[in-house]
Amino acid sequence: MHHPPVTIHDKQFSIYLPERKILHSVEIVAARLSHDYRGKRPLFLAVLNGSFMFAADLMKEMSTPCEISFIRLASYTDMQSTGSVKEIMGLNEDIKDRHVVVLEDIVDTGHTVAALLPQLRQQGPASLEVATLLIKPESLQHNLVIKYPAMSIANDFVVGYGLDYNGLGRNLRDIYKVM
Ligand SMILES: O=P(O)(O)OC[C@H]1O[C@H](OP(=O)(O)OP(=O)(O)O)[C@H](O)[C@@H]1O
Ligand SMILES: Nc1nc2[nH]cnc2c(=O)[nH]1
Repeated sequence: MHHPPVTIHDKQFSIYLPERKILHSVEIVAARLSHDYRGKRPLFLAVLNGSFMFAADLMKEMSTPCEISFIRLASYTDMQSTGSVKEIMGLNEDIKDRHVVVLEDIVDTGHTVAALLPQLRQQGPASLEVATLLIKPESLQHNLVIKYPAMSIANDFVVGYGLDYNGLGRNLRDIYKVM
């Protein structure tokens, strides 16, 4: 299939990961999760907005009973310090003693997952792991164990399949990288 470059806002993007390759890697992660969480009724926590498409396709491939809920991180600057604090919003489930799997579209610097995991761990889940569609190993700035990465990519800015550039591009079926 031919994938011409796309223009989003001021930038041009070229095809990087076609849909069939994405869906194949999602199937593989779903098979691993289905195996590892059989009989454990895992609770997926998908981090909005970017993960919605990955979460939907992953759920369709799960062959063991599982639940899903959507959370997001509110980012605000703590006036007392220079660091930015990211608080979880929308977590209505009691995750105590649950097998929790965080779903991300991308782990880039790792700041988001590094902020999220301690807050979830505090609530006493039986286990806590991360599944991500994409990871940029060269960009990672935290010592994180990402047990279920679907694909590793170079340090390029990507859009599509849920990922946006200033709000646009999430609807693309394929993933593109900036030219
Ligand atoms: O590893 P990091 O460097 O923290 O980057 C990864 C995060 O960045 C994106 O979220 P964004 O804040 O753009 O929100 P969105 O999902 O609503 O697009 C993405 O969905 C991850 O959550
Ligand atoms: N769209 C998009 N969002 C990101 N958030 C962190 N890294 C990326 C990226 O490469 N693309």
